[in-house]
Amino acid sequence: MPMYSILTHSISKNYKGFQALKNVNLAVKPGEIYGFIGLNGAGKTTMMRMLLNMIEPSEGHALILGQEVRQVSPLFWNNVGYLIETPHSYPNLTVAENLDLYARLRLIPSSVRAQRIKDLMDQLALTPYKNRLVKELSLGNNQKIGLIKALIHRPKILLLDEPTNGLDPEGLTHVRQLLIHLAKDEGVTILISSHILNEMEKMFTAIGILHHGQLLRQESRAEYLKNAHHRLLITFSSVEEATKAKNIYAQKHIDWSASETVYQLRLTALEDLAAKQQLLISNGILPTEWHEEVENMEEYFLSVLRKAGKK
Ligand SMILES: Nc1ncnc2c1ncn2[C@@H]1O[C@H](COP(=O)(O)OP(=O)(O)OP(=O)(O)O)[C@@H](O)[C@H]1O
Repeated sequence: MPMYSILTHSISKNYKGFQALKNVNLAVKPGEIYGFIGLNGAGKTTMMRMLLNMIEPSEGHALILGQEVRQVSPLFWNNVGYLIETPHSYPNLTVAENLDLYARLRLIPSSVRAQRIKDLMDQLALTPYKNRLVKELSLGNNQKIGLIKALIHRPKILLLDEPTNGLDPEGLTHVRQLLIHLAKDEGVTILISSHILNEMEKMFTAIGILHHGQLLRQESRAEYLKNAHHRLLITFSSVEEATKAKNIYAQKHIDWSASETVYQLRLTALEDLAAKQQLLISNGILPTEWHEEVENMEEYFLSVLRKAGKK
């Protein structure tokens, strides 16, 4: 088994003089949930299309499961499932008819077809809609059909471009649980793009940040947690205690910010933390709680873009 399930070497893509991707080196390990994030127009869909050999790179090349995507046989694509943009279904057929048809096209044996469709519909809470015409479905339920189509043949690699579009909180949870199960228990490699970063944060094992066609960051969850900004949230028992603490920190030129409630302070630089804690204690201030926070993915993403903008 190759070390990387998805690997690209200096991929660039030009659209009539516009460079949509610039020397992108993606490296996605087996069983990873790789969050591929970037602003609108960053190049995420372009990259996924290239991985699926739907479009050609201007330069560079891509490998899936160690094989050049431009040279694989049609059968190879049974290893891959994808959901890119709005999925197409037959509007005048029911959900169950659409899925059955699709499973037949994927040559899934009749002995397992019905059970597999049922399991996936149950996992995504689509079963109550199985006899509804697709043209009557909501965006979220259409998206679930798209996901089932991507999964029905049990691929080793999943490429999902904004699969959570239009899903309600329950749908988001079902999709997340399913993807985590596939990656963790079945070893499926998942490349997923989404603008819902708090959702991504709950499942990613690695991230790639794409900006104007360039991969600014590519890191594991552990590296992300190390690189993300850490803060200390200090909670006091009264406004007076909090005000005293503010003054003490201000005199010592220690950065702080008041939080949502007047009882809390945030310290941004965590160096020399013990000394900062001792400073309050020696002044008779005993906070009720010291709590370390890590900036969330949205804050992290925006700070990476800001840093890139300053270069
Ligand atoms: N066929 C095309 N011809 C010309 N330009 C294109 C074509 N396809 C995409 N682009 C441009 O390439 C850039 C990258 O587009 P892409 O759809 O890959 O971005 P994205 O990161 O998926 O964005 P979003 O988050 O909005 O889906 C955009 O500026 C887009 O306008």
